[in-house]
Amino acid sequence: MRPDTHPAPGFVRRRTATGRATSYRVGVSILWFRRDLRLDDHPALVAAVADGAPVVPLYVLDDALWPAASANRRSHLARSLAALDDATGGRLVVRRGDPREVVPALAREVGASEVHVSAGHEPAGRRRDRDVAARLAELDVRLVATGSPYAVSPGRVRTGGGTPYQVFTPFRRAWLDHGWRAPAPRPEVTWADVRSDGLPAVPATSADLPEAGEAAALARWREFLDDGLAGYGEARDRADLDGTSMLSVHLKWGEIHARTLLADLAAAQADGAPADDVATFRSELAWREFHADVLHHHPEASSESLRAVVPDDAWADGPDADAAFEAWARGRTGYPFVDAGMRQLLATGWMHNRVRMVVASFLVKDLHLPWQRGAAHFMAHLVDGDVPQNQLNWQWVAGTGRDAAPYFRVFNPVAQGLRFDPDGDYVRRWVPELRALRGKAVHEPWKHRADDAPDDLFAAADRSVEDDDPGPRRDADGSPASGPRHPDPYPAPIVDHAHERRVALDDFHRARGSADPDR
Ligand SMILES: Cc1cc2nc3c(=O)[nH]c(=O)nc-3n(C[C@H](O)[C@H](O)[C@H](O)COP(=O)(O)OP(=O)(O)OC[C@H]3O[C@@H](n4cnc5c(N)ncnc54)[C@H](O)[C@@H]3O)c2cc1C
Repeated sequence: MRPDTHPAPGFVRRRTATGRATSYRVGVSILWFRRDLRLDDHPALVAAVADGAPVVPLYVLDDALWPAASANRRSHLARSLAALDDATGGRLVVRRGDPREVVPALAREVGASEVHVSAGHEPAGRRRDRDVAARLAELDVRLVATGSPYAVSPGRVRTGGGTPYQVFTPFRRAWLDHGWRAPAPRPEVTWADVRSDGLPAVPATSADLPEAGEAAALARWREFLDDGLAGYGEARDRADLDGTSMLSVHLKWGEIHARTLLADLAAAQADGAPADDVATFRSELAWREFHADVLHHHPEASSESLRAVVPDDAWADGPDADAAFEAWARGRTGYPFVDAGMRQLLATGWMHNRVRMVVASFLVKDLHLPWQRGAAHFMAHLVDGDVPQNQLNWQWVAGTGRDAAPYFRVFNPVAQGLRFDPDGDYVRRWVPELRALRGKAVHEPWKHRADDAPDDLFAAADRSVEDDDPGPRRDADGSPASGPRHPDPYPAPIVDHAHERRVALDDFHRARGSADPDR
């Protein structure tokens, strides 16, 4: 027997005008999942069950977005939806089509009075939600937004004068002062049983992708709290170490919420985790929130530079520019740290943050290609590809963002490699042609080649690959197999960094009508 105070699922207890307690039937509500594929710390889920109503867990595979998303992101999403389906006892309702049609149709079908969501903040998501809300209103159904993918909703943190922050450091200070809610408790939910179009198939991809879903996110986070947080401040910049949390993909899909991370960080610090490391990690989360805030106020930043830094004629185009872009995208620029990063991206759908900065700087300032081209390539491969983070980090590197690295800060791809991959392990891991080179030499293979032995680097590299991989390398008579295992030898640098840096700085000063003071 249910105790008197707990109405049956689908019923809510209210007092009548005469004071008598009675149960009313409530309609089902819909929880429309988007970038919040979890059940823990989910304020919109709490709101959806508030009246004890059964909840229809809905995911809409948007016809306009699903085919356009990269295979890596579709793979992650498909696996995350499968995990969410498990977590809801197989009740996840997947419907295909335009949410503007699908959501109102489902609301009518199940007799829902409310559709709950976590607020969307990206430009396209906001437009979609406005349209869906208007159509639902025609059916007398409310679209209720509770919470967002951020600890503090974009647009909330303002200066004393009520204007948005333009610069990260004061934003972070105000964000910390603003604070955030405690994680939402996980409610008891009665999932409604409604027809689904079925989970999407997991598309094939050549990349080795991380596990998807809320349980994987929580497991990864706990592992990082135990083994990665202490020392994070030092290790996070080292490309050769596994020194970061690898949570970006889980945050992107909302498999874990930033609020949970912030609460756990505070608890870890109270338990003795180093305050500096905690502060550094919190600061990285603040960057994520800052970028979402900037995009909230400047939706155009997803495709347009927020400020011009060089004259329009500074950008390369035509066949040579296309060839340079291809070399960059395939990891064949002849700059090992850049190439390692681009190959890590192709192989895993992820790239270390330090290397993202270096390859982005290389595209914009060494190859003189617009950041949007690089950002599109990243979005096509990153499993954590996220419009505010990707576009605004690109704008940061390109010097076109609100609070960006100055344009004249040009990353030196060799010096960065030597500093953040000091023994060359990262390069050797992703650029097998260079495995024969020891230590730092991998960062300057052309120099090594000219300076001293082995004078035939590529023969040496081939031998090393043979050592690492005992696959069939010989013909039946024992002679070397025809065709090299790596058909393309490692390329010579496609540009001279020192020269291209000067060109970039000249362009920068040309735009200002000023002479380069270093000239
Ligand atoms: C050119 C470029 C493109 C990028 N594109 C994306 C993207 O599409 N999606 C994305 O999530 N991140 C992007 N980043 C930011 C950053 O590289 C990744 O968030 C980070 O590498 C993810 O690894 P992690 O989770 O192990 O990071 P950790 O070091 O463990 O950091 C913890 C969390 O803090 C946040 N964070 C860390 N660094 C940044 C940063 N620079 N900006 C914003 N948030 C940050 C992330 O949510 C990250 O998961 C980009 C950076 C650059 C320079």
